[in-house]
Amino acid sequence: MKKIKIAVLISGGGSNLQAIINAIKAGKINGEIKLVISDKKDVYGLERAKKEEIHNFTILQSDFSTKKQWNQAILQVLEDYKIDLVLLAGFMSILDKEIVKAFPNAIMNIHPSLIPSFCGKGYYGKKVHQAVLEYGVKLTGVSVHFVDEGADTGPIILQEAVKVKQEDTVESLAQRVLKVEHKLYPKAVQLFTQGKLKVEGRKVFILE
Ligand SMILES: Nc1nc2c(c(=O)[nH]1)N[C@@H](CN(C=O)c1ccc(C(=O)N[C@@H](CCC(=O)O)C(=O)O)cc1)CN2
Ligand SMILES: NCC(=O)N[C@@H]1O[C@H](COP(=O)([O-])[O-])[C@@H](O)[C@H]1O
Repeated sequence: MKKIKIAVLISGGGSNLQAIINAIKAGKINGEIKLVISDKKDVYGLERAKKEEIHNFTILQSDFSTKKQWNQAILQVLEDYKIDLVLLAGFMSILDKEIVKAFPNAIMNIHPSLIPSFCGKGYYGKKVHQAVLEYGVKLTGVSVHFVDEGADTGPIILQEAVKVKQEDTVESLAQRVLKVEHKLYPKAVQLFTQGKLKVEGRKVFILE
């Protein structure tokens, strides 16, 4: 079966990128990461890509006059590489509608909370876990969703809950949530490559 062409967009350490790399190596995903794009310079995620000899680009918003031109630059690379599936993995910029429309239900994102809680503009990275601890919820978790024009508003593919412990710090909670992310994201990608994800409006049905 033809391997899907995957691009991964990062902004930092790339632990979710590594989880996808590892899952492909383990034969769990029928795909190939053709491209890694970072919107930040010198992040460790780029080192992970280089180690695997994956083509990688740093595309900085500061190099463009407008955010629209920056989005266009990203879209151009994705089209040049004939990408089938875009994975946002610790990616911290909101993509505009041009990119979203170019890849209908073919851009995924992973978010470290149970959407629709603790998500949207301003909720990223450790800020999410900080808000979770400050609110005092007993359950948080991980959400994998298709990307639409809003921030974390796209149809939800998979979710898994993570208990919040009384003694948790942002760091301890982040580490426990990351472990679930590294399991859930590859599972969502695998379902996509198997053609088992059917989107109807806001709902994602997983076909047996
Ligand atoms: N069109 C979309 N683009 C992106 C989505 C999405 O759902 N739709 N998800 C985000 C990832 N994300 C949460 O999962 C997220 C990332 C960043 C922000 C945010 O508020 N960012 C700040 C800037 C932060 C920075 O540049 O360091 C902002 O936009 O002011 C919220 C949610 C990826 N893209
Ligand atoms: N809103 C997006 C967001 O907060 N993404 C989060 O950034 C962290 C670092 O990812 P990484 O280790 O894969 O770079 C991960 O927890 C990911 O869920």
